[in-house]
Amino acid sequence: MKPYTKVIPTKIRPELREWILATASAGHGVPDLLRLMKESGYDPVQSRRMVSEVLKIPLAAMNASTTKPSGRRPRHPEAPMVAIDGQTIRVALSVDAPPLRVLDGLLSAEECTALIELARPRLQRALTVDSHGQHQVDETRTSQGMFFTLGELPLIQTIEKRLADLLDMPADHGEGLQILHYRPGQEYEPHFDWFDPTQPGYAAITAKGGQRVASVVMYLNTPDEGGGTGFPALGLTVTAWRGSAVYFAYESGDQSSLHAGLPVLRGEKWIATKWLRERPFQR
Ligand SMILES: O=C(O)CCC(=O)C(=O)O
Ligand SMILES: [Fe+2]
Repeated sequence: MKPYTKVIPTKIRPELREWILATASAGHGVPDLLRLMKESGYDPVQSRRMVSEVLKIPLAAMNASTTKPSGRRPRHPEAPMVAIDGQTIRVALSVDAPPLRVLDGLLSAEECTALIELARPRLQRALTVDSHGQHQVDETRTSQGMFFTLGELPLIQTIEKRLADLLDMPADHGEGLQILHYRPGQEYEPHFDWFDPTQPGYAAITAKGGQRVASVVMYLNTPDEGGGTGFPALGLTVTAWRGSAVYFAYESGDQSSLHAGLPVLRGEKWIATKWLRERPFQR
């Protein structure tokens, strides 16, 4: 019978350690390293442990980064524009990594106003998901928010259908639309929208719908000053402009999609956020 795998420190020859470091610095990712090691006759399980140790990547994160994406991925909208249902959505800015688009005219002024008025009576202090999968009040996120359930109202269905057509992702891959309201001084500190595979709650959070694969932050009003969405790794700030949106896609562990709701300096800020999952998600 096969004994349980004991966690013993892996002995790694200095030459191999150096080779792993050099190959990784030359731009080869973990899947490449593991393939090359396999070709040189190394045991795959041992190789994973050695690469994990040398590159200081937790094993769970390595597993997530090397499993083939099993779920669906959105289609990134292409410039100059996408026409959906008589609505012309302009692609005002494109970034390659992460795939990011600024979308002008995604929502009409009337839709923005209607969303705000529907959400206003239902606002609560915004929560974040902690490492155990529990929703928590979080000091890094001082805004107030609420969720619409999937397809809750005709307006919500219209917007969900538009996003589904725009991104070629079935509407049921979306989490319910979230509305957030920021007052002056309020912000959402830099964070990733993907769930961290090394956190203990990861399995629970992703049991339904799998990993998040993209976000669409839609601006429902234009703050008087501040309140854009910042992407520190890109040196990019997207202006919060009524009816516009920023779309960005990512894989688990991606660092380039770090982003923040920048402090509102004057006026207020309303957004609607749609998070897309790799598999159908129903709440
Ligand atoms: O407020 C923003 O601009 C960003 C919001 C955000 O990052 C989110 O809802 O996940
Ligand atoms: Fe976010």
